[in-house]
Amino acid sequence: MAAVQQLLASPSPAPAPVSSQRINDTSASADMEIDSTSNDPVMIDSGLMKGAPQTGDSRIAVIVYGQGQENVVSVFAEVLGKPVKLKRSFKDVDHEDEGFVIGLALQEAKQDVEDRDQQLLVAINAHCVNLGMPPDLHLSIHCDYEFLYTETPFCRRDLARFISFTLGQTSPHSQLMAKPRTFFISTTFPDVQAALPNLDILTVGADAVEIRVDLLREPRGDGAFSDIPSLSYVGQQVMLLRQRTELPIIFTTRCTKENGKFPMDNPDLYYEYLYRAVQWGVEYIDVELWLPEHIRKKLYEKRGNSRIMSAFHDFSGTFKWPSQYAQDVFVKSRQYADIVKMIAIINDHNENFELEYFRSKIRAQYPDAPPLSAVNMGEIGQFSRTLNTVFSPITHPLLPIIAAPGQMSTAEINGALALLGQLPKKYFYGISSAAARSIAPRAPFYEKCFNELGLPHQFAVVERQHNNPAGIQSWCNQRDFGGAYLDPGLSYQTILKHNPWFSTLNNGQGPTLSEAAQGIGIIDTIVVKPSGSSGSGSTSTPPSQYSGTMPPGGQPGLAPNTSLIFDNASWRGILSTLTRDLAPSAYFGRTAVVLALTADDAAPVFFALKALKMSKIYTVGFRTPSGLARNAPPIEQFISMESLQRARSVADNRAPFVIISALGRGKSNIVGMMLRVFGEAGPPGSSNTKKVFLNLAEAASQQKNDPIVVAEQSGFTAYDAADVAAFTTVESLRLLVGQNVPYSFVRLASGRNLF
Ligand SMILES: O=C1C[C@@](O)(C(=O)O)C[C@@H](O)[C@@H]1O
Repeated sequence: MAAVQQLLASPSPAPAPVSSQRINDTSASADMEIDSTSNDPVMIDSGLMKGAPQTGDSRIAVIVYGQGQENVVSVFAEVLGKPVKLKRSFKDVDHEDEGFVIGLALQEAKQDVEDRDQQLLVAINAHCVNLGMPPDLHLSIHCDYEFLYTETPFCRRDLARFISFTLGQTSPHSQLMAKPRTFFISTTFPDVQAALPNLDILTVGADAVEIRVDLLREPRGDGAFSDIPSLSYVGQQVMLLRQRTELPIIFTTRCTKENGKFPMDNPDLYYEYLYRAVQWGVEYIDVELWLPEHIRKKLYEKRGNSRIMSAFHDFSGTFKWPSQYAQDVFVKSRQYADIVKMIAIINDHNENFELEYFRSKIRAQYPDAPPLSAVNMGEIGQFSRTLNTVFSPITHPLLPIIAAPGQMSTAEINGALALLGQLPKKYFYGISSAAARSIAPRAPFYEKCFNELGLPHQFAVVERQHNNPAGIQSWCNQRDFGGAYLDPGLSYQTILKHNPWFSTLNNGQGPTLSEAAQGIGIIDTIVVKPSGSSGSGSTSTPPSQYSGTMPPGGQPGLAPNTSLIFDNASWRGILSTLTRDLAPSAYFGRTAVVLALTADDAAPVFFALKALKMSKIYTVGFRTPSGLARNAPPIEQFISMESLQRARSVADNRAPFVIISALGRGKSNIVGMMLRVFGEAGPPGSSNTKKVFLNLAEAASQQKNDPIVVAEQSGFTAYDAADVAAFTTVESLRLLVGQNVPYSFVRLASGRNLF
C-alpha cells in the first residue's frame, strides 16, 4: 500500500512505449505481487452463475445500413466492443474479418444477401424509422435479424439489449424460469404510445410485457384504421415498447376465435408476422396451436434465441381438464414449445381443482416437458389465476380493457393469496448503517413496492451501528421473519462470529449459501425459504434466551420448516449496470482496475467481472485473500510505478478497459489520477468503445475532483452508486419476495427518471 501511495503521490507520467518483449519478460514480474492462484484467463463457463452472460454466436456481425446511416455500424461495434470495417458485398467478408463488425450499404447488401455464407456471418438489417420509409422488404426477409431504431433519440440501451439477446450473450428465459413465479402483463392498447407514460407503474410485478398485435389499430389516414396493422407499423410499435422497458416482450397475434382480432383465413400471415418478431429480437413468440403443424414447426426451428409460447384457448364452455382431449392438447403443444399455455372457460368452481390435478399429473407424467402455464377464464376461473405459477397473465387498472375475462392484477392475485392464507404477513428488514442509508435510501421504495404489489408484508429499516455487526440475529430469529437486506453487506465470517444463532441452523451446519454468496463471501441478502422434505432442523431460540430488541409484532423463534439462505444481490447490480449500454462481449477477455480499501468492498465486483469473462484485474489499495482470488479472474496488485506503467502500455485489448472504485470521497484524487492515466484511447485498429468507469462509493457531487466528472473528461462512460443501487434493489426484491420491479420504476421512485 505504501508503494501505491508513493506512486500516487508522483506526477502523472506520460505514456511510455514499452516493447512487447518487455511485457512478456517474466523477470519484470519481480516487483509485482500476484494475488491470484492462477494466471490463466477465465474464459470458460464455470456453470457457477446461472443467467450470467454467455459467449453466444461468434459469427461475424454484418450490419446493413441505410443511406447516410453508416454511423449506426460504429455504434453496433462500440456496443459489441469490436473495431469496424466497411465492405462492398457479403462475399467480400472472409475469415480475416473475424473480430470485426462489418458495415455494408443497403444497395450493395441487396445484391448477394441470399447467397451469403451463413456459417461465417450473421446479417442484421439496421433500419432508421425516422426516414419515413418502411425497411427494404428483400432485406427484411433475408437478413437474420432486423434492428429498427430512431435517430433522435438514439436508444443505445435498446441496441445493447437487442444485440446481446439475438447473439445469445444473454438469456432472459433461463433466468425467468429459475424464478418460483412469473407474471406477464397483457397490454391492450391500440397504440403503444399511449402506454408509454405509465409503463413503469404498469409493469410493477410483471416479468414480461405482452404486445397484443391484433389489438393495435393503425390509422389509415382517412380517419379509419387498417383491418390488420401493417408489419412496418407493428415493427415501430415493438421498437417504441422496447425503448421504454427492459422487460422481455411477448409478441401475440391472437386470432378471432380465441378472443382476438387477427383473421384466421391465411395462416401464412401468422408466419410472416411471428417470424419477423423473431428477427426483431422479441424474446417470446406466442404461437397458436390451431396453426398448421408445418408453420409451428418452422417457427420453432427458426426461433433463434426467442422462445415459443404455444397458446391454446377454449371458449366453448365444454372443455374438461380431466379429458383425454386436454392431455392430447398438451402433448401436441409441447412438441414445438418452450412454454405451453392452456386457457379455458369453465362452468363450475370445481373445475379449478380439476385444473390443479391436471397440472400435477402433467408434471409427473412429462417431467422433461416445457413448463405449463394454465388458467381458467371468467370470474369462476379466477381462483386458478392465483395458483398458476408460470407466466400468469395479469392486467392493471390503468389499462383500457382487460385482455380476457377474469384477468386480475398482481395486487389482486397477491391479495387473494393473502386471504387464502397462502401469502402470510411477514416482516422484512433493511439492516443498514447510517452512512449507507444516506447514500441510497431504499426503505421508502420497499414500502411503495409492497403497496403497489398488494403484498401484506411489513417493512422496517433497522440501523446497525457502524463496526458492530452484532444483533442481526435478533431481526431474523422470529416467527414472522420474511427476509432482509444488509446495506452494506457483511462477510459470512463476521456475521457468524457476532451472531452465533445462525450457526445453529441446519442442524448446526449454519445457513445455506447461494453460489454467489459462496464465491463472494459477502452477504447482503437473507432469504427465507420453506424447507424441503429433508427438513432444515432450524433451531428456534426460546424467548428466555432471546437477546436483542424485539421487532414490533414479532414472536421469537424462526418458524418451523423454514431455512435461511445467505445471498448476494450486489454483484448482479454491478453486472446489470456494466451491461446497460454495452453487450457483455465488450468486456470479454479485457482487463479492469479495481480500487478499494478492503477486499470485502471489492468482492462483489470481482464476481461480476468474472461473469463478464474478464481476463485480469489490477487492484489498488488492498490485498486479495486467496479464497476470493479463486473465484475471480487472475489478479495483479499495483504496488509500484512499474506495474502501473506496464498495464498502461499494453498495446492491445489487454490495457485496462474498466475502472471500478469503491474509494470514498477523501480519496478522489487517487481515483482521478487512475482515470487520467488509463483514459487515453486505444491504438488504431482497436475498438472505439469508450472505457467504463463505475463509482461505487457515493453519488456524484458535482465537486471539482468528483471522479464522475473526471471520468467523463477523460473519455470514460461513467456510472455511479445510484445506478448499481437501483439494479441491486431490483435483484434483492426478486430474491426476497419473488417479484420483479423494473429498474426504471426504481429510478423513478427514487426521484430520477431514466427517460
Ligand atoms: O394467452 C393469453 C392469456 C389471456 O387470454 C388471459 O386469459 O389472461 C390474455 C391474453 O392476452 C394472453 O395472450
